[in-house]
Amino acid sequence: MGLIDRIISKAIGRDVTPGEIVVTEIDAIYAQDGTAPLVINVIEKELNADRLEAWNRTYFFIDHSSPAPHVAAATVHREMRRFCRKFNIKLFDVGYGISHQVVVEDGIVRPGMIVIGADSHTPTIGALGIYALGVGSTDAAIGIVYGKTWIKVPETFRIRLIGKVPRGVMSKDIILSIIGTVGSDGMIGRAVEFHGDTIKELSIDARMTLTNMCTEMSAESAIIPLDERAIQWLESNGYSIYRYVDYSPSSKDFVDEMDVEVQKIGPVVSAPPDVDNVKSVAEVEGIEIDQVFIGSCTNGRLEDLEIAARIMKGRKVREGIRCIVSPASRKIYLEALRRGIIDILTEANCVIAPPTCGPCVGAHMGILAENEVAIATTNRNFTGRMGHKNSKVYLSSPATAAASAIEGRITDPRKYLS
Ligand SMILES: CC(C)[C@H](C(=O)O)[C@@H](O)C(=O)O
Ligand code: SF4
Repeated sequence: MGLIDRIISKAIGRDVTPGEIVVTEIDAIYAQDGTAPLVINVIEKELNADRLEAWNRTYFFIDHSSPAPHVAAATVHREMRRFCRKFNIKLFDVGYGISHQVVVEDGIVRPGMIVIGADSHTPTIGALGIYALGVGSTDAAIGIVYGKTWIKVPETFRIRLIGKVPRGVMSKDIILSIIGTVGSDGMIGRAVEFHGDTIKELSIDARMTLTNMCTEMSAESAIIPLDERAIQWLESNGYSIYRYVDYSPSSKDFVDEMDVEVQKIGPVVSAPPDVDNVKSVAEVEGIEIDQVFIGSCTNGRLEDLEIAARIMKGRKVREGIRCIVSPASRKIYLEALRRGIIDILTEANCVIAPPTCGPCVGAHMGILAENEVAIATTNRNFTGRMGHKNSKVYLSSPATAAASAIEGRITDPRKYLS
């Protein structure tokens, strides 16, 4: 049994078996403005609920089309505010941040919890030893009304990261390389559990990029067991452990496993239109771009902005190219201001957007026109993701994105990092 199955077992008070369906209490639930209208509709119109069992464990986020780019979004936001007021639900309004980032940095979710989110990238928070599941709006609504959810207990696949992370390589390059190997459907029905000596080199920021992108190999969920570094992070933030299970894993806990030699990985991109179309930067170097986006729940954290600033310091975004930077939360934005990161990026002619999903999901603040090409630190590059159906998105690390912004074409970041 992997860590997730052990967390589920502890929550329901008996050992579970992969494949079985169980019903469990949920520790936290969240939804965002892309899914909340459906959630609200199920609760108010279909279930006719006037009491929400999990109202005080529920969190709503206005992060997708935020601030509202058109009347339809503004109307959704107004509905969400009304609903949250009516049921006394905590709402994170425009500018607070992207859900997956905020629930972690505000200590809403803690190790050992079972969390559902009406967003496919909810497993991002598994980086802190949490069992997180992305669910549809109906399951989210039922969770909010009854405080419970159903779970199909997953099989667990172990990924062991071995060795030192080379210069200029980020956890994004590691996870894109893995997706290139296993494929976008490589983990259907499975949860991914990360192990290996590389993990201790990775900050919580970097770990969240790993778990975030497991959704793109169709994993049900993803988790990283707590280690000393994670515990230190929790302590320094004043957050406690909730219902965590310590264990020493062996091969028999997993349905299968793979070892990844991190020293062999260099900067890579996912070339459009598939996330698993992974190529080394060398193979695509020189491809001209129109836009760069640094942000999202994948790579909009402090460490990501910091490396971009290191590369762009004293340099300028290439004439004719736009580089949009959106910190994933207000806290990150403020810290980036304090550290002078925002100054450096603005002096380099980057456009600083508020914390928002906007460009990542093609909602606003950087939509691509026909035939335009972008490099983005996000997690999806399928046709039309960031705008016109004939636009293209290359996915990369923030370092590669920043180096590419300076040159106006896809560029190896190692050139700018001594
Ligand atoms: C809008 C929402 C349902 C969607 C998701 O669940 O992933 C979005 O966040 C995305 O990244 O495409
Ligand atoms: S930043 Fe992108 S991937 Fe993340 S939740 Fe928002 S739209 Fe989805």
